[in-house]
Amino acid sequence: LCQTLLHTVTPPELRFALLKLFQRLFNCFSTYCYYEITEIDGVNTNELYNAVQLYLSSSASSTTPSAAATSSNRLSLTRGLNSAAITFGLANNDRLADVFNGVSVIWEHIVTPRQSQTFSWRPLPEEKRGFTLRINKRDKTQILEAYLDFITEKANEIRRKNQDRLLYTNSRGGSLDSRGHPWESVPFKHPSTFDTLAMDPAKKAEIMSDLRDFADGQAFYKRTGRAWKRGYLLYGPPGTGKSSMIAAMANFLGYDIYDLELTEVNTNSELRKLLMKTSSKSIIVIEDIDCSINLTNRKKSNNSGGRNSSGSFDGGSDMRTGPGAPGGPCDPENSGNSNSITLSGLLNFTDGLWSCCGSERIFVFTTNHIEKLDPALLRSGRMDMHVFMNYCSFPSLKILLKNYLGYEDGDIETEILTKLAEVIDEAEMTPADISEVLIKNRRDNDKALRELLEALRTRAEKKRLVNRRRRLEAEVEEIAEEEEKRALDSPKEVGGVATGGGDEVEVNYKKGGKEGEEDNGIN
Ligand SMILES: Nc1ncnc2c1ncn2[C@@H]1O[C@H](COP(=O)(O)OP(=O)(O)OP(=O)(O)O)[C@@H](O)[C@H]1O
Ligand SMILES: [Mg+2]
Repeated sequence: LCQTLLHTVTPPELRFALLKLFQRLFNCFSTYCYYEITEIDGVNTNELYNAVQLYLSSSASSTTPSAAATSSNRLSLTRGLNSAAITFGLANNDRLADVFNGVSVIWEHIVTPRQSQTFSWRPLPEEKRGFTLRINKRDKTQILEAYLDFITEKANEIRRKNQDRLLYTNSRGGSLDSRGHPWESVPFKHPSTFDTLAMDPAKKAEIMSDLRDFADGQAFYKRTGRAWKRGYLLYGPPGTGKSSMIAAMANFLGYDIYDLELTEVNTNSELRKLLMKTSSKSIIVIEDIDCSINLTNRKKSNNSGGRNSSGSFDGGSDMRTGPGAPGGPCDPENSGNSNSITLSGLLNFTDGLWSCCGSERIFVFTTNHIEKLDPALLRSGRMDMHVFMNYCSFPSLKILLKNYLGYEDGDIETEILTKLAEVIDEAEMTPADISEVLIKNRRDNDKALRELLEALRTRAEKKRLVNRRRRLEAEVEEIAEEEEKRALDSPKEVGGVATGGGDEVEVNYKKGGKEGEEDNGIN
């Protein structure tokens, strides 16, 4: 009203001065401070505007009583391209109250038409949008900074939740895309979650709380001077859920996955470049690490034997502390070999200084043969958690029965449950094998249970036979060794060359026979 009045009775200069004076007077007597957060700050997009919009949209759509009390009953709804969630927004010129650390504030969304005569290098939206934050003057110093930080963090979290996660791969073999990225991505839509994962519930809960602590642990990692990363080694027979666990982890934390194909990486410096191009809040996966590459062969230039013992690794750690000129001519890994990536290069990737270029990252290695890994990789502190994914146990079986056949606790007759419990450990069936049986019979629950019990019994019987044969073979071998030892201890008896040679042939023959039989037995 004042503005209109001024507009009609005064020349522009005087009008401007009066308006300023009036505003100052108003500010002096007002108990509030007002902050404007415009959508476009000069020519740049104001990140804070987007953050506030996301934050308020989550408050506005929340139904919990503790959330911001909205005075608005008109919300705008949007869903972005490829976005999984609907975003609620404040409609134009609407207000919303919020409470932060016990202090009440008011947000107002203001939209005004933009004057068309303003010149700009880039096209501006026709409307000028902004949020006005009203805080009581006495609360200003107490909360403003912390409140804006809180909003930014919350917005990032919402953004991550709403976006589809991505699965990256380096399958292009080192070549870059048009934007210079070595990683290729596809939307990650794996449905595996910790609910669907069949494993010991206590172990599952431990992993989940470990992941939660990791994700919430920024202050801890800062305080202790540690890089904000964590390593998991998942090991166990094929089909026990190692890959499913990685997908469950990503879904649980809302992280992207980088599936690193080591065989596509030629040098350690290429590996480093790949690491530098990964984003925070991601899981970097190397599957089947024992097969990917001969990781025990760390320094080919001065190592003629190929396989290097773990003992010499500590001597080789010079590559981590003083890599010289990585990628340069002195770099032994760049000796022209098509795949000269080394264990120390990999450890540098996960553990050394380079691993900290970015934060909040989880490294996951999987293997079927933990015994084949170099102890340097298993040393404590390298991989923070070693998770053994075992054959299906009874608690895991119950999870599969619930997921595949819809059985809750108490739905299955105790008699059948006892029978299943009796054979499940001995049968050593993987969750993958069991899910096969359940999927095949999922239209008939009774049949599924019957077939499962049958399959478990057959498997258990087979295992029993194999174990019995192994025991017998071990006994035979033991006897043969004893005989051989006795023959060596009493030289008089070994006097005849023919006798000694005969013994040896016999032992070798038995050993050879055993190996052949074992192959048949396992298959
Ligand atoms: N623990 C489990 N819980 C639920 N489903 C499982 C589990 N383990 C295996 N499965 C089922 O079996 C299939 C294969 O499992 P997955 O690929 O996770 O095994 P893996 O341990 O990674 O095997 P590999 O060592 O061969 O890579 C999955 O699609 C999943 O449906
Ligand atoms: Mg796998």
